Amino acid sequence: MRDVNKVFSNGTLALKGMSLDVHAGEFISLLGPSGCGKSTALRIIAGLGAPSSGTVAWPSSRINSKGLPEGDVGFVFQEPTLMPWSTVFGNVHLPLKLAGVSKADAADRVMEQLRGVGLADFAHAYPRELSGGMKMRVSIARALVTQPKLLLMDEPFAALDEITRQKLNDDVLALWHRTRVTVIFVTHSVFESAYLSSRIVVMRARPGQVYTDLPISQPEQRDGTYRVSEFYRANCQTVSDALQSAIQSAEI
Ligand SMILES: Nc1ncnc2c1ncn2[C@@H]1O[C@H](COP(=O)(O)OP(=O)(O)OP(=O)(O)O)[C@@H](O)[C@H]1O
Repeated sequence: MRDVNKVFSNGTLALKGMSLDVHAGEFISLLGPSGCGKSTALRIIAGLGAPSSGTVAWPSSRINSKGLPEGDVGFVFQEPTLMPWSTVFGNVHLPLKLAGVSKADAADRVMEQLRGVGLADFAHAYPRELSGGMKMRVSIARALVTQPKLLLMDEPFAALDEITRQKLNDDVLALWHRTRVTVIFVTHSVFESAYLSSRIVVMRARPGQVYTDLPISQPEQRDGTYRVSEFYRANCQTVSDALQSAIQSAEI
């Protein structure tokens, strides 16, 4: 993103001069107070909203008519947004169906993603039969079924209980290690961002912009032991200090 400004039709300046370079294989968290423009930035990257000025540039040669790399972006929203009338298989098949791939031809890819999120045995279940965490796993499988290079996640676990959230954090890390997909993850949580990220972009509000960009050094193996380690505590402290300072810097 280069010098991106976003002004909504009601006059709200949601982003001011936001620039961000994202490198292949990174796990970036966008962290900041409510209203600092995290979701707006993510939606602009996804092509779900246009910048008022500035540019979003892609290295890919497969740019479509909307200026986005074809099939290279997956999006996971805070709500799982599953079709209640369709099975788990049908929901994960959807992006391929929209791309014209039949159920039979898509079966292997759908099942591979369901195995990846531990839901292969639930392919024929309906969303109403699943827990909140399982629904979110289906949503992640659906985002990955087109094998995107970039996975955008907008507070995907905010509505889940702490235990499920920690489990899904571990699952997303395992998935990131396995696929090496580039992830941009929006969160309000210092602890979640410090656990997951290779880099944390702290944003400030009024106007929404990047406040600071923190590389996070992480052990390869992150688990329950890491969660109670001094290393993790120190990372949380660094991130928390940066967030506090971003909040204090906001123009009142
Ligand atoms: N469609 C819209 N029309 C007008 N204003 C909007 C619109 N969407 C967002 N905004 C405003 O733009 C600013 C940034 O909103 P955004 O949702 O991107 O922030 P956020 O950091 O993701 O917030 P939260 O953490 O609470 O989800 C806010 O002031 C919000 O009220």
